[in-house]
Amino acid sequence: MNQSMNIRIQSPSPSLLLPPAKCSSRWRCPCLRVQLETCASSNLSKMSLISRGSSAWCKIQPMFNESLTKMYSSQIEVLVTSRAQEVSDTPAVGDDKIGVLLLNLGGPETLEDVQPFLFNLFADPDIIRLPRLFRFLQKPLAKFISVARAPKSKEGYASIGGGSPLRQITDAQAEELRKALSEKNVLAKVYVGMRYWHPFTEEAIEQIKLDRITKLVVLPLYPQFSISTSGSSLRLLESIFREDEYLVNMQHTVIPSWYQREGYIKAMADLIEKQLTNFDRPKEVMIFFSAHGVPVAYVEEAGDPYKAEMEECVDLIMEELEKRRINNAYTLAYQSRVGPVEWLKPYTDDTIIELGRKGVKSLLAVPISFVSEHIETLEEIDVEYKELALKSGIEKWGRVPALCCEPTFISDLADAVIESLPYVGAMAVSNLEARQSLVPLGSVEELLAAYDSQRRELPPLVTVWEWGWTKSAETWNGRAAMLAVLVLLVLEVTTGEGFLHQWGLLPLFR
Ligand SMILES: C=CC1=C(C)c2cc3[nH]c(cc4nc(cc5[nH]c(cc1n2)c(C)c5CCC(=O)O)C(CCC(=O)O)=C4C)c(C)c3C=C
Ligand SMILES: [Fe+2]
Repeated sequence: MNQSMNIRIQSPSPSLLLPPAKCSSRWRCPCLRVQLETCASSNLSKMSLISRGSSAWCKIQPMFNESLTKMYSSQIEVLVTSRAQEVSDTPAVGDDKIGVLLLNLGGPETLEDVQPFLFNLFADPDIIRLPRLFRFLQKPLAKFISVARAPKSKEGYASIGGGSPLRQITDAQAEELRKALSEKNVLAKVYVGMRYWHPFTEEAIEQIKLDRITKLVVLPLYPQFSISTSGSSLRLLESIFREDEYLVNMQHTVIPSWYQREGYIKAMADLIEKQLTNFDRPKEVMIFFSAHGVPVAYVEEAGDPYKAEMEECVDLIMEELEKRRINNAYTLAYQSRVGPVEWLKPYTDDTIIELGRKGVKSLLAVPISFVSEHIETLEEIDVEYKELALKSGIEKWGRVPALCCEPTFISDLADAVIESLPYVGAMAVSNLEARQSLVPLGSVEELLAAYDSQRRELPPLVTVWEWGWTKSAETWNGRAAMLAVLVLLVLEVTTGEGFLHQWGLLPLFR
């Protein structure tokens, strides 16, 4: 029996793992991971058991008592095997019409698309989450920011050929995934639903309805989960599903993140291993993982698991490389910040300068939060960061390409879809009350209830005050400017007069 099957553990504490009285102990199993939590008084803080390939291993938090770890890990392994057997016996397909919905960000295809694309992005309450009182300003603010940012963004898109390659790459991935599924004897239609540009998620859903799909696997094309990416797309799906009788009754499940999958990790390690051979002294190359950032508040205030998943992902890739006797130094930093709020640190640009200062001479950049080439790999990394690195004393620069349609990767995505089929329409495996950092497999609604359920207000990011301000003053200047703009916007909207009307930016919808 292959351990990489989906493992489903629904019952709370199994008798083997009885916690002390009054303790809460809970199980969950997102896709290939089983996690056990017990309360602090039992001397166990948290234990995660991750199944990879045919073996299971334990990841233990620092507080964990070592002898107990040994005892529990062997017991869990037994338990996981027997539960895995249960699920694998569940009939998966039957006469159903299977659909796979790939969710992605979308990107402007021409320079004219840039401003409306940015408008869609900034109008998303998961990108700019305004205080309740100011929600009516979401669209005017999005218009304002998108118009202000468009010239800078257009320059970027112009330099990579006049548009984003995202649609083309995602379509190719969808087709390769369909073929891989078919080779594994699963006939499925694969749809692409973008969040901010064509083909929009709504269009994909219309097609899913026309095709009378009965079982849908929702697969965000982001390896790690973030409220701002997969979470935002799931919010949109939730609202579409809720309003439609056909969709309410259609069975579905979501694979919220898959950065821990063996196939994905191996595919990333393959790319890194190959690129290292381009350096004269491969062992001396610093492996530089660069992830798209998110504002710190997403992680610290709203409980976004993005940072935790990113760090775990990097650890898993490095472990895979170590198995191949590649023991290079490595680091993780965050790029592409927007606006005056604080984003996840360390920042990619600061880290490059620092590495140069420390005498690092060879650097291999590894984009890690996205599986297609896009503006931030083709322009930000390949042009801006390379230039910065060379200026900072780094002599040899390389970059790992995005996974795109790598066969190992696509085949693993197909396996992820197949493994999720028994869960389509089934109860979520998670304990919804649990505040867990890693996101479980489940339906859209269950997933959204499992994280960020309170939808806390987050500091809005506003880009228009970026010019030339010092970093230390940036946050407070930005907040003050934000307040001023909000006041102006309120006056503008209530009186119908003001600078936005004069510039023709308001009213928005003529
Ligand atoms: C995991 C990936 C991504 C996260 C997390 C993410 C968060 C995030 N992004 C913005 C603002 C912008 N993102 C833009 C482009 C863009 N973002 C991602 C991925 C993630 N974003 C991708 C793949 C792309 C490129 C798409 C393409 O066209 O190739 C842009 C537009 C480009 C620009 O003007 O710089 C903006 C703006 C925020 C605010 C955010 C988290 C809150
Ligand atoms: Fe982004």
